[in-house]
Amino acid sequence: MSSRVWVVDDDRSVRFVLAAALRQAGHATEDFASAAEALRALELHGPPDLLFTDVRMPGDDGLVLLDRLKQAHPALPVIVMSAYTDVASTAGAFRGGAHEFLSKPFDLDEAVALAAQALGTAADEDAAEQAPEAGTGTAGTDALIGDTPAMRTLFRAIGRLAQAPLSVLITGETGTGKELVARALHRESPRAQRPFVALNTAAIPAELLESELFGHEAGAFTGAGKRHVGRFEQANGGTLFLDEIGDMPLPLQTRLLRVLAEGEFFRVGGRELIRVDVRVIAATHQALDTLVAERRFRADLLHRLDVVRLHLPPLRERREDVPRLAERFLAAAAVRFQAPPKRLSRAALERLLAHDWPGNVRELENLCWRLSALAPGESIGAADVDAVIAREGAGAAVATADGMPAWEAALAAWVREELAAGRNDIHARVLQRMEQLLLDAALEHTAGRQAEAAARLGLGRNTVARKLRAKRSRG
Ligand SMILES: Nc1ncnc2c1ncn2[C@@H]1O[C@H](COP(=O)(O)OP(=O)(O)OP(=O)(O)O)[C@@H](O)[C@H]1O
Repeated sequence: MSSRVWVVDDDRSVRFVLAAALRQAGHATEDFASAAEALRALELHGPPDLLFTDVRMPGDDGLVLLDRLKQAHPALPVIVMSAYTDVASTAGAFRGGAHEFLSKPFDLDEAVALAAQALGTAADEDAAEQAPEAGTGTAGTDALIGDTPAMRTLFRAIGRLAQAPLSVLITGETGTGKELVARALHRESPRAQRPFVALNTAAIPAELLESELFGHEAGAFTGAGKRHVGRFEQANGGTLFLDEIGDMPLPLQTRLLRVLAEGEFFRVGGRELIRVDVRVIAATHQALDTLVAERRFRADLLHRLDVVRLHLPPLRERREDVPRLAERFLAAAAVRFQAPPKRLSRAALERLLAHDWPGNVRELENLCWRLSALAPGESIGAADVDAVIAREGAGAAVATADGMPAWEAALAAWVREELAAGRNDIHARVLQRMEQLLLDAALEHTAGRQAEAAARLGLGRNTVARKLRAKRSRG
């Protein structure tokens, strides 16, 4: 028996082609130009077997329709279609109980295949759909930008996964947006009102990591003055984001695995058993499977963390996203600098599109900040981009064979020379010079704005003012 499939969309051409394709696949179709029309038909004829709906329509939008349908007919599969594939939209749809989210423009074969799949699984879907709750999705400044197929697929996955308390492993090169994805998963989840706690495993010395994660009691070890509540406890009820998980030392991996399995632990030096409810999201730029093969990462921990894997493609594989990302970053810089946003000339944009972006989105973001501060006019030219890229390259490309940045190697060589030459006061001279370089670079970057430079360096405003005064008095 053919299934009854309804298509709700205010765009006549979408209704026409989608209904035609579905009919060709053997379904009985009806189409409606608004949510109100569909709801009226629902009252008169009862529910169809499957419904496709657009989101943005005059009158009630598709998510309101979804909500009404799900209240009356929880088991009815609904496929939400939209030209706006951002995390807030996909998460809103899945939170409302959508079966699937279809990005417009879509491939008709894909839509028909989806219909077949939804109709096939509809019988298994029980009424225990998640209750719709207040939308927490925002298009704030930390919204993920991306319009390429890979990013749209990712947004759908985030929207769907945000509802499930599963462990997620986010992979991708440095600067591709892994932390932003973790934040989006949290923001769109039922845990959104509870804490999001991030810990970069690589940034914390191995010997402190355990107490950072699980906390410690006063006097647990030398230097443990007061009781310290660890990140796991801080994240209770919410999400713990473990960045660079591949850098976690093996003994700690064992402990983490146990805590994840049991949901409870003791603080370092503690006797009280602490129970927590934490969703763990881990991220890595390393190939964890290789680390497992090399016995540097526990296979069982990988399985525990890697229930679902989200991969972020490098920026060079989604260059189409460069213009919108650049526009966002230039706008953000303009707000910060309290100046009108600079615009990219066509030639400048071409330069950006041709660049390889080894540092991914973060590199683009830094570049836009530099361009905002350094490019002289309101329009950014190709030469401005070339100059900034050349400088970034000069700084980043040079490293010694063992990965030590060139400047560190040069500093070490210089210190050895000074020592060999019998000179003193090396520490004070280096610190003074370093400070000067930091201040100069930050002030250049912020076009002379001291408060901004202080914030970027992580220093207090008064500290920077004082250092500048001291520098001036030294001449
Ligand atoms: N799709 C995106 N849309 C908007 N901004 C983005 C996007 N991806 C990354 N960014 C921005 O780029 C910067 C780097 O992103 P993020 O810190 O999430 O990367 P990461 O992959 O976690 O990096 P690392 O591996 O170095 O920790 C951040 O400032 C983030 O806001």
